Amino acid sequence: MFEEFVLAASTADLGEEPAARAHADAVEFRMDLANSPLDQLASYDGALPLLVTNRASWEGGEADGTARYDALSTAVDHDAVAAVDVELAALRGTRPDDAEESHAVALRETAREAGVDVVASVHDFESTPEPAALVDLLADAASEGDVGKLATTATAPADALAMLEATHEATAAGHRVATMCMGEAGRHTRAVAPVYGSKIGYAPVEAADATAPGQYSLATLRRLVDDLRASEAGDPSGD
Ligand SMILES: O=C1C[C@@](O)(C(=O)O)C[C@@H](O)[C@@H]1O
Repeated sequence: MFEEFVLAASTADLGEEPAARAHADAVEFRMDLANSPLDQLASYDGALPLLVTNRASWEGGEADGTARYDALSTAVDHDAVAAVDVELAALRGTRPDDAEESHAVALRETAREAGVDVVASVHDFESTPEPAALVDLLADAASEGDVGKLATTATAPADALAMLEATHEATAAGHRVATMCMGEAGRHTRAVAPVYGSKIGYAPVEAADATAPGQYSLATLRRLVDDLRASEAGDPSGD
């Protein structure tokens, strides 16, 4: 699914899919933020493929305990689900709770059997490490999933630059990655990182429903990404 850039409408309400369709390539369904997520999935009949995320509370989400893996395993069996997000720390067993690793690895196996891509993700809600550390994280994440995703917090322009540099390096080294900086100082990376190889963008249908700090609205990110990638491909008018 991620050979080309995918713009995902990030939402806790699958009822938003018709509104997302004009601009998005996929829907990121934030199961941890949703009411009755499995019921929503069971009745989903939208056109856009789904990336399912059930973000752990220890990684900035609202899902507690390992029951979140059961919900994700049920979700990946759904025909509309094309990808599942699994935290790198869980896959690598670096969480204090050992049970995370076995659940995460089993979920990856279930996903692969179902032909569902795995996005191995890393989030840093405080800062942005140096470019070399970012490249290492991206290489680790890309080796654990079909895409390695890294979202860090930028508090200064140098942080955004570090993320763009790492995106370029990791992509040049052959890793499939998705990158972005959270926070105002990193906002533009959401539009620019795809120029350097980032394969996923996330945006809410309505700016007020952002699932992370600094997100553009879906229509805005679509326009920015398309304009920048068109000019990169040699069409400066963006038309
Ligand atoms: O991991 C990500 C990226 C994200 O945190 C962002 O910064 O856009 C938004 C989340 O919904 C998604 O799961």
